[in-house]
Formats: sequence, C-alpha cells, structure tokens
Amino acid sequence: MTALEMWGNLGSFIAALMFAWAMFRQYFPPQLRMHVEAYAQKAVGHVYPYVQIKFPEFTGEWLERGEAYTAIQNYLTRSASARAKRLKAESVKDSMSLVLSMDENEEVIDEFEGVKLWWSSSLIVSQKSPFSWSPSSEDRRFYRLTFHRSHRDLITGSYIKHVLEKGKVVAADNRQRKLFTNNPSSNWSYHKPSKWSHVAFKHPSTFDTLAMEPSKKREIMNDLLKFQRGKEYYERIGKAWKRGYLLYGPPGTGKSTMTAAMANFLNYDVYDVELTTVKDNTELRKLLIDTSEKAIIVIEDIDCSLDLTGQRKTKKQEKDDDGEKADPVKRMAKGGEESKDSKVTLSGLLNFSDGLWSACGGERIIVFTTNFVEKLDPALIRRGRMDKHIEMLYCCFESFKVLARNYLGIESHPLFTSVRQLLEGTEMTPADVAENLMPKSDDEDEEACLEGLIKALEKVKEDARKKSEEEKAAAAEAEATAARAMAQEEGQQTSSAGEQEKGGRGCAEEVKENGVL
Ligand SMILES: Nc1ncnc2c1ncn2[C@@H]1O[C@H](COP(=O)(O)OP(=O)(O)OP(=O)(O)O)[C@@H](O)[C@H]1O
Ligand SMILES: [Mg+2]
Repeated sequence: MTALEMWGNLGSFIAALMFAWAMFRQYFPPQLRMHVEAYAQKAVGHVYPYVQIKFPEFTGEWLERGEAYTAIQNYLTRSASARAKRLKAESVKDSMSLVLSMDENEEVIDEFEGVKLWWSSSLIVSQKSPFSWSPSSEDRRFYRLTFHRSHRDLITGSYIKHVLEKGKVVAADNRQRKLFTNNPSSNWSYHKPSKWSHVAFKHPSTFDTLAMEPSKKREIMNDLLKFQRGKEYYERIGKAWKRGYLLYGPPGTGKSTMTAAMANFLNYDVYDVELTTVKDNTELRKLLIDTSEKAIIVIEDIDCSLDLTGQRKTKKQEKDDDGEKADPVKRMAKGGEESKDSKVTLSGLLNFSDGLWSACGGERIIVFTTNFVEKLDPALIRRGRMDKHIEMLYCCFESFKVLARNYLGIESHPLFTSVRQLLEGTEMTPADVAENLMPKSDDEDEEACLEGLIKALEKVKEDARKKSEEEKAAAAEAEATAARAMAQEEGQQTSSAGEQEKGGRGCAEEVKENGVL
C-alpha cells in the first residue's frame, strides 16, 4: 500500500467516524445520549492513560480573566515562540514590544523533572455567531494540559505551582511600569474613583549610572535583592514583607535618582505621595490601601511636607484637636481662619508606615527622603519603620568616575589626577559635577569639560577656604567680644560689690549708730 493510499483510507475512516457521531447526536434522545457518552468516557478512561486539565480564559460569575490562564499564557511564551507554528502577537509596554503566544489549536511540549507534558490552546466559538468574523465575547478560550496519569501528584503538586510562578515573573518583566501620583482629594469622584493618577514610568536611572562609592552601592543592591527574594524568609519569621529606606543628604546628592534606580532594579511601580495635598490621616490610609504589590512608595522631603518635629500627640490631644477643627467657635478662638494645610499628623504618618505592613499584602518598599535627618522625629525613622538609613554624600572620586563614564564616555584621562586631588576635602554634589561635565557647546570636548570641572572645583575650594577664614575671624571676634563683655561685667560686679560693701558698712554703721542712739 502506498503512502497516498494509506492517507486516503485514514481519511475515509475519520469521515465515517464523524458521520456516525453526527447521526448519533442527531437521532439519539438527549438522555440516552448522555448515558452512552458517560459510559464511553469511562471505557476510554480505562484504556487511555492520560489526564487532562482545562484552564479557561474567563472564570467566575462575572467572567473575570482567569489569573491562571494569563500566567500560563506568559509561561508558554518562550516555548511557544520557539516551537509553535502559528503564533499570536500582543503589544505590551505601551506598544514598545511584542509578546508572542501560541495561536488556537496549537500544541507545545514542555518538560518538568524529566516528565513530558503537552499544552494545547483551544477556542470554542460561540453558537450564536458561527459566521461572524469579529470575536464574540461568548467565545471561550482555554488551555489544556495533558500528562500521563502516573505523574498526577508531581503535576498537580509542583508543576502547576511552578508554571504560575514563572508566568507571573514573565508578566512582571513584560508589563509597563507606572509612576503614580496622588490626586488631590477634591478630584475623587464617582466617575474618577481612583485616588492615584499614573503615567508610564520611564526614568533612565540605574545603579550602573548612579554615582556612589561602589561598595556602598553593592551593599544596597544586595539588600534589595535579599528583600525581593525573601518571601519565604519573611513568612517564616512572621514579619510582613516590606522594607523601609531613609535616604538623607544635601540637595543634589542623588536621593531621587537613587529611588528611581531602586524601582528600575526591582522592576517595581512607584507611588509618589505628595503629603501636602492629603487632607487628613484617613485619606492617607485610603491612599495606602489603594496601592499595588511590587511597589515603592516614596515620600520626598519628609521634613518639608509636614511639621514632624513635634512630639507625637496622645489620643486625647488628637481628639481635642479634631474637636477644635470641627467646632467653628473653638477654631475662631484659636486664631480665626481655617487652615488650608494638610492635617496629616506624625501619628498618621506612623500609622501609614506601620499600616503598610499590616493592611496590605507584601512586597512593598517605602522610601523617605530628607535633607535634614536631624529634624525628624526618632519615632519616624527607628529601625522597623525605616530599616536602612542611607546617607547620600558629596561627590567622591569613585562617584566622579561613574559620572565621567555616563557623561563623557571615558574611563580615564590625564586630568583625572587633578580632579581626584581637588575632590578630596571639597564639597561638590554629584548634581554639580554632572552639570560641569555636560558639554556646553558642540565643540567642547572631554578635555574642555574636565578643565571646566577643575575650575569649578578650585572655585568651590577657594570659596570654602574664604568662608572658613571668615568664620574663624567671626568666631575669634565673637570670642573677643564675649571676653570683653565678661571683663566688663566682672569690673561692674567688682565695683558694685565695693559699693555694696560700702553701703553695707554704712547700714551697719547706721545700725550701730542707731544702737548707740
Ligand atoms: N549620585 C548621583 N548619581 C548620578 N546622578 C546624580 C547623582 N546625584 C545627583 N545626580 C544628578 O543630579 C540631578 C539631581 O539629583 P537628585 O534630584 O537625585 O538629587 P536629590 O538628592 O534628590 O536632591 P533634593 O534633595 O533637592 O531632592 C539628577 O537629575 C542627576 O542627573
Ligand atoms: Mg529629590
């Protein structure tokens, strides 16, 4: 028999089977058909050694997109793009890249701990619109997983968990991350229920481009990685999966840049909380609850946002304050007009940072930045709330080298030696160094930029020297004035003591005289 004849016979056999099946469906009464089908399935089950699991696209009463379906779709991306013959492409990251998944009725093979499995994707077209070209909302897509029944425990126990976890990781890598900012409370309405507005987060800062001492940078990166991989660890020790970072240092040392680098490193969204537009503590809590996992919540310039220098109020004091706010008479008595300022208090902020851990699921980082760490209440930055304190420093030579690589594309230059000497003991922020390294015109080359930086550093050094001399002179002057004042005071005391003595004696004499009298 030739191959062609064999295919011909097989085709006839399948056609006959399909015809028999159609007759069976048409002429058998439904109840009888159900019984026959059930017995047929049982009979097949005895000889057919494979198990199948179906993962539908939409689940639940409201037909939400099943998390498992999406995770499987993402998990199968790699094997589908390598092996499937027909693929579907979807754009992600604001149309910046494509994700490929297998098209309907395709099959790919996967392997897990030496066990072979088959994934197929299927589509059941809705009965209502069999000839419609446009997809119907009632069309049902699903993935079907087939495996040998001897591996049932392995597949249902570990493999499916592995697929879902890997799928979520792929989804996180593919998603467009967002930068959220809180809407002023007046913007919350029925039509715009979200407390946050967002744009795509595209900050270019990375740890590679961040100017910082390499060992410190590595330490922070390791800390972040440990946190990100620490799900089980946090569960085991019974601590919420969160970490607080306090970034402090002078303006322009890279606190905001570091926050962006952290978000890019961890692949997290960023929630930038503008505290001054938050009406009160309750609103702050609502904002917190509305954040997602895998997020960095940032409160910049925490010392400027609120008056956090005061002591924490007791519950009673807060109640009294609330009473005053509510009572117009008390408010007027306090000083007239109602304040338009935020009424978020230190306690509110503490509850916010603590609530972060208790009210929400895991994987959140909170970052506070400040120029004046000494101004902050110790309660706000104690370990447990702010677990890691990072001081952002003036530019050192190692930081300069990173900036030179970023801005000029050079690793070394004869002028580096002068820069190194000048940077020692000079306080110039990375922001100022970066500004000096930026070519001001097309014909300014790297040498000109470095010379410009050297001049700027010399000026800063000279200004610092003059300032220190002026300060020394002022201190000496103040000391001299104080000494003069003390001497004068001592002189006055001596003379007044003399007079007192005289006066005293006078009195005594008087008494005496009086006595005599
Ligand atoms: N450590 C750094 N590494 C790389 N670039 C830096 C660094 N520090 C500052 N810069 C550059 O200077 C600019 C200002 O820095 P940034 O806004 O991060 O400072 P900051 O510490 O947040 O200042 P502020 O206290 O005023 O908020 C950045 O846009 C960046 O280009
Ligand atoms: Mg900043």
